[in-house]
Amino acid sequence: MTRISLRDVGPRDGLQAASAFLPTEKKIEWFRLVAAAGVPDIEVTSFSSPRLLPQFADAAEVLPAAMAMGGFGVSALIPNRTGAERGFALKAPKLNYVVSASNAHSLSNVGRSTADAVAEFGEIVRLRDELGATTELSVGIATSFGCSITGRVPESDVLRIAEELLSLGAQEISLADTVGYANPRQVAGLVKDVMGLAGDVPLLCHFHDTRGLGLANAAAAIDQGVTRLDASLGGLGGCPFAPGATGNINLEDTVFLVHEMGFETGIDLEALIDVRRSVQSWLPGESFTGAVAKAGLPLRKAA
Ligand SMILES: CC(C)(COP(=O)([O-])OP(=O)([O-])OC[C@H]1O[C@@H](n2cnc3c(N)ncnc32)[C@H](O)[C@@H]1OP(=O)([O-])[O-])[C@@H](O)C(=O)NCCC(=O)NCCSC(=O)C[C@@](C)(O)CC(=O)[O-]
Repeated sequence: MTRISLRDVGPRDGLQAASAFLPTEKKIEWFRLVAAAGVPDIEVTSFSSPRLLPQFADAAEVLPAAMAMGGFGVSALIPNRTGAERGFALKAPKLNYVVSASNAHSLSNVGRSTADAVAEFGEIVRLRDELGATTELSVGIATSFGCSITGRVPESDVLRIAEELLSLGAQEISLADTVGYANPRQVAGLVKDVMGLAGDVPLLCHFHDTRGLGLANAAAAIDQGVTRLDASLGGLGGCPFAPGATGNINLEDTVFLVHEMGFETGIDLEALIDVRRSVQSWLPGESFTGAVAKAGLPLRKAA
């Protein structure tokens, strides 16, 4: 059976929008619990500016703790070269760099143009190679399906950016719907075209459920052959530098979708729903989404 690999981005995308600091030991407990439920990958932190995102002031403690736990793939977000340097110094196995297809979102998010952000990825690849580091470098193309500052983002822009990043050495491309503008037909078209460019380089999809189409978009991506998806425990998330951004597709509902479509994830959904209850109790100020946790699993009668 084909496996769809799901990554919990809650500890990064979810927490970057959270109003209170989640203590480091709780973050580590989160990893332990979701990994025990079978989640194969976790984006554990962000090497961003602690002034802008104080939630990740403990990134230098969180990443090594996650790496020492083992049993799941560890990655962290980097917004710039300084973030990459911090990740390389800690021997991060995988770093996720962000480039926004929308120039306006790029300026708001990382304080530099899309073209400069693409060029900086080339510097990061060179630095990694000079250091002899083995860190895998992935790039997420934010606002791939539209931007809440400028509106439509032409598909040709996303394809050109993907081509540039691939030629600079991206080892994974992620298409991100930062503000929930995508629809399933758009997803199918862009995924097909980016896969055509990427060849053997894997494609990941990262959807937000801002307008209720997140799971439909995930299904469309899977139908095109995507086997890597981001989702967030309890549907937490949202880029603080994109107006109107809200949570990622909910991890528990995504597991349900993937299993119902006949794929495996290696995740025990009931155990994951228990984990969600624990994490929710640590973040009383946050609103958790998700249909399966509320409705329960369907009754399975013997044939
Ligand atoms: C990009 C910066 C850092 C530029 O921030 P800046 O202030 O322009 O940086 P700077 O280069 O001018 O440096 C200013 C100071 O910050 C320090 N600095 C500089 N960089 C770092 C760093 N990485 N880590 C720690 N410190 C840093 C730097 O060393 C310096 O320190 P000083 O000399 O004053 O003491 C800032 O704008 C930033 O952190 N932005 C946050 C971006 C972000 O994390 N956004 C959310 C994630 S993206 C997202 O959510 C989308 C995604 C991925 O989920 C997919 C989707 O849905 O679309």
